[in-house]
Amino acid sequence: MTSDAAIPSRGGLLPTTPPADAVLPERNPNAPAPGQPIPSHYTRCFVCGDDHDAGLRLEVIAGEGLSLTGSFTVSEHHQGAPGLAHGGLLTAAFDDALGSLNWLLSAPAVTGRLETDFRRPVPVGSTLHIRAEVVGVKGRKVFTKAVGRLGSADGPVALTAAALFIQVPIEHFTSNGRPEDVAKAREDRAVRRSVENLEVNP
Ligand SMILES: CCCCCCCCCCCC(=O)SCCNC(=O)CCNC(=O)[C@H](O)C(C)(C)COP(=O)(O)OP(=O)(O)OC[C@H]1O[C@@H](n2cnc3c(N)ncnc32)[C@H](O)[C@@H]1OP(=O)(O)O
Repeated sequence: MTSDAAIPSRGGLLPTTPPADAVLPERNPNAPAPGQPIPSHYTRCFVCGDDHDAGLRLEVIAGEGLSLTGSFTVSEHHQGAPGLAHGGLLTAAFDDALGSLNWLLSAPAVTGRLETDFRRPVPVGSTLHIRAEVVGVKGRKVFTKAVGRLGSADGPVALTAAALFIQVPIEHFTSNGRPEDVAKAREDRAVRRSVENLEVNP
């Protein structure tokens, strides 16, 4: 099912494992081209926004097909144990990196389930390089997986992750978000650019 054997398989029949009749759709023609940045969906996003003093500032680049790469550097704000990244924040980074795959399908989606395997500690100051891909789509369900490597794109594996996203109408965000933030986001040029390219009626 996967196009990249470099991302270790988790095996088993977890809800993030695509069923046999899942498909791999074409990348949406409006999606960023391979090598181009996938912009932050929201400047106030803790993971990818730049309007956040302690945020992770994940940078994401579209890959071939339904894949992408992302990277961020662990700062002193991201500690759990002394000098080590907090596991929950690393999981947040994977949530966003895997979620960014949905821009390649140009369909809004939210995380239904996210699984993270921590394989190696991630020290403050290190850069985590993430590779993520869609491994199947069935109906509104988008199955994804990712690997995070330390120091470089072929560095030692620190984490692997898999997630199930559920495609939602844009009203999921506009109806459920705190109204003043939704109103501000409507004025955010990055959000507007992203939404313009979405298939908003899954
Ligand atoms: C302005 C633009 C900005 C765009 C901004 C983009 C931001 C991206 C940010 C990163 C991503 C996030 O953190 S998103 C934030 C964290 N996630 C959330 O807040 C989601 C909260 N949950 C929900 O709102 C809801 O539960 C949904 C939408 C996920 C599902 O509700 P629903 O729409 O009623 O659908 P439902 O019928 O229940 O489920 C559809 C199918 O998915 C399956 N399914 C649903 N949830 C799960 C689950 N947890 N584990 C397994 N399977 C599940 C069901 O079994 C079903 O399968 P079958 O019967 O069809 O087989």
